[in-house]
Amino acid sequence: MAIPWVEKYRPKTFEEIVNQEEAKYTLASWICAKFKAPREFCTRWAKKKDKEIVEAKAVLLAGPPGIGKTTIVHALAREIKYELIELNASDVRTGERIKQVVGRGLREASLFGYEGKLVLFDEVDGLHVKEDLGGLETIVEIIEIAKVPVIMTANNPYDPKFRPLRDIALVINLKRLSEDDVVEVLRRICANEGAKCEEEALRSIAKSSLGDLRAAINDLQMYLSSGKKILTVDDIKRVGERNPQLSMFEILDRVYRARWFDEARAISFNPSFDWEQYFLWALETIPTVYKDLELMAIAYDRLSKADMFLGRIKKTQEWELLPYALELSLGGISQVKNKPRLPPFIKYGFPQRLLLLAKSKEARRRREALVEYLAQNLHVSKSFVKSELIYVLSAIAKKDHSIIDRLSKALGINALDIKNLLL
Ligand SMILES: Nc1ncnc2c1ncn2[C@@H]1O[C@H](COP(=O)(O)OP(=O)(O)OP(=O)(O)O)[C@@H](O)[C@H]1O
Repeated sequence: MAIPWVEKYRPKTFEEIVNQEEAKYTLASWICAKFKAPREFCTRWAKKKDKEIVEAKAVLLAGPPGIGKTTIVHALAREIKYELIELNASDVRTGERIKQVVGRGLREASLFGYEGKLVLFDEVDGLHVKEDLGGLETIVEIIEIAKVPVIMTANNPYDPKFRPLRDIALVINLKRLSEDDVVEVLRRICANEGAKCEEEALRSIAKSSLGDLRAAINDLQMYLSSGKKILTVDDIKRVGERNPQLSMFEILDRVYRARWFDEARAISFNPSFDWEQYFLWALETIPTVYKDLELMAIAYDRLSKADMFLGRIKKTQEWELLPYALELSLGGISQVKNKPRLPPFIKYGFPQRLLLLAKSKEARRRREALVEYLAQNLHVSKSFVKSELIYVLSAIAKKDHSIIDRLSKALGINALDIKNLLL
């Protein structure tokens, strides 16, 4: 597989990072004031002497996706010859784990040729503070005692829960890149790839990227895939036309009728593809398409494997597993051995599960309100009400209907609601 251009063209030096001069000056001034760094680098970049910069304990780089936050730290480490110890939100879910990784990184001797170590907590706003057993506190603790530079990045660190990080670190805001900045980088890449790219085409890519250079570079690579050496504005329009909004019926039809694995897999690139919805539809349409039990079993087996990946993603936020789930649920159910010729028209039914959820929405809402009311008034958790109390009350109510009225009076809730819930 071709190397992604976002990696191939990731700037290696401070100089190559486009239009983030202020951020580069501030970051370099902080590093040069507090840590060992090459003289030439400091002379070129460390232009600021503000107290708040030179005394900061750590740095938090903030700004929208794809504008160079991670890149600037990688380039800095290379410029000052520091070894990078990098953690992202999925590594740093628990305080314990953070301490393990950072501690091990700091204890081990640096590889030959490095002057020191630099800790990067990438995308700290990906931390779900409540569930993150101590993640945030541990980062603050590490910053307090660290003798090495600690840098964090975040798309949106302004949520009140990240206040401890903002308080302890110097926040450096990176700018959203302009359309011209993005076009400039794309033009350089075209030249380097030996491709002739129309200015208008590059502008159109830049416009839809909304300043996210990563997205723009990825789009350019897609347009110039399979060795194409010319990019015109018509190519861009054509791809837009090739990717119309599809209904779920059309998506399913394309998946089941795909002739190759890749053809089915590629449907996930359509802008209207919603994998969670698709999954529900796939679950119920397999028997409509495959009448043969053996084929049905194969398709369900693949879908169940995809479901295992999805379960794991939901639990651990390991989003890098999503491609496996998609391959199994698209290519996997489309390409079964000895697939029969499909009839020209297949009637895909609306998933019963969605219908049921829609029908029972009101009942579920009432039940939820009642559970909440019971939990609050009886000073127990909602899960206790759902998992235990309701069964006890229901068993009593089956023998003695008067409990419904008594509960209704005591709690001030309609007797019918209580009856529906318990019986
Ligand atoms: N200012 C920039 N100058 C040059 N290239 C850039 C710049 N910003 C981003 N890029 C390109 O975009 C890619 C993604 O950048 P980077 O990973 O640094 O984004 P980010 O701001 O950290 O985004 P996220 O918050 O999504 O991680 C880089 O590999 C690089 O190719």
